[in-house]
Amino acid sequence: MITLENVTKVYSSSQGAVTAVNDVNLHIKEGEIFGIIGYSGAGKSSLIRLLNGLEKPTNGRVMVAGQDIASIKGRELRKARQEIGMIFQHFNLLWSRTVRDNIAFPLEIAGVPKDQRLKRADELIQLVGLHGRENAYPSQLSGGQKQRVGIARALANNPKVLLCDEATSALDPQTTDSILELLVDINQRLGLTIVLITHEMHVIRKICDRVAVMENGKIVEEGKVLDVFQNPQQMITKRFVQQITEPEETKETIAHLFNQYPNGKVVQLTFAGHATERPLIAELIRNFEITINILQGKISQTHQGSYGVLFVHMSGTDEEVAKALDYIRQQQVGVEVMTNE
Ligand SMILES: Nc1ncnc2c1ncn2[C@@H]1O[C@H](COP(=O)(O)OP(=O)(O)OP(=O)(O)O)[C@@H](O)[C@H]1O
Repeated sequence: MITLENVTKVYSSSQGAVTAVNDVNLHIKEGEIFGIIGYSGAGKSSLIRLLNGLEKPTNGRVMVAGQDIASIKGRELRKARQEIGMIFQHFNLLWSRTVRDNIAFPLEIAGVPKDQRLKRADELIQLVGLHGRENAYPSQLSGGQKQRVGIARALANNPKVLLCDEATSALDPQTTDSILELLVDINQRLGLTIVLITHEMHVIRKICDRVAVMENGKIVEEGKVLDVFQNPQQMITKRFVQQITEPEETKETIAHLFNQYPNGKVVQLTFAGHATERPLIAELIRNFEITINILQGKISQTHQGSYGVLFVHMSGTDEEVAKALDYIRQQQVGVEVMTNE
């Protein structure tokens, strides 16, 4: 559905040239929810603007829904853009128009007759759960409701792709979850391909099938969400995964334990899929001459299954602890022996 080939975007500014997107190759499949995560300045917004033709690449090719977005112009580009809906962090609604008229606005631009566009707007109002609010103005809506209007408006022209630019960053956690659930619902009902950019791993965990990590204009890591969670390769990816798995106090707890128990090992275990449901600790205690103290644990749900992290303190003879660690590895559970640094 979307292919980027060797895409580079260089801006020229008063401070010189800035390479915002640096030789990016990406393939996003039809119907998937694809997340791009990165810190501020990584180049995410530039990348998303290249996808809807708001920016032209300095080099490379951008194909969206069968169209070479960078090389088309005028009427052809406007038509191609109708296949690409977009929602924004700050909603970008028209404040003087009602919910219904905001949603119907793209249809007005596309020259759809009034009765048809109002009918379509009412269908979309139902789809995004805004029934009863059609005559309200944006200022009378909550943040979550505003984003629902944004989503309905983005879907007005029946796009094939929905681009989400930090779409939940201005919302509280509960509202974020309800908007993410709506995006999954739309993805499943309409078969829409969704590309979202975010700096929050929670968003990726909750709804994405695959994720790309962006740093300094490059995609430094890419894969299925559960695989990336279980086995992050780059330092930056590990930091993003820690947003979910490792509460702030973990480091303090571990430092405290190193002082309290100079002997034994503090071990981080990571589980994915079915491994999260096994009685591993009971098996270890039963089969090896060791003691285990559970320090901290958490299981998170991703779009593709569970992912869990458990911090334990193990003590016993070096030989028994080594045997127990081998046993854990054989159960497809990740093992990392923590060091006191
Ligand atoms: N129009 C522009 N002109 C000059 N430089 C730009 C322009 N747009 C972005 N940049 C620069 O390109 C780099 C990437 O910016 P971009 O906005 O794409 O990153 P981002 O990951 O979306 O970050 P943020 O979430 O803060 O917007 C930054 O160094 C930024 O200053």
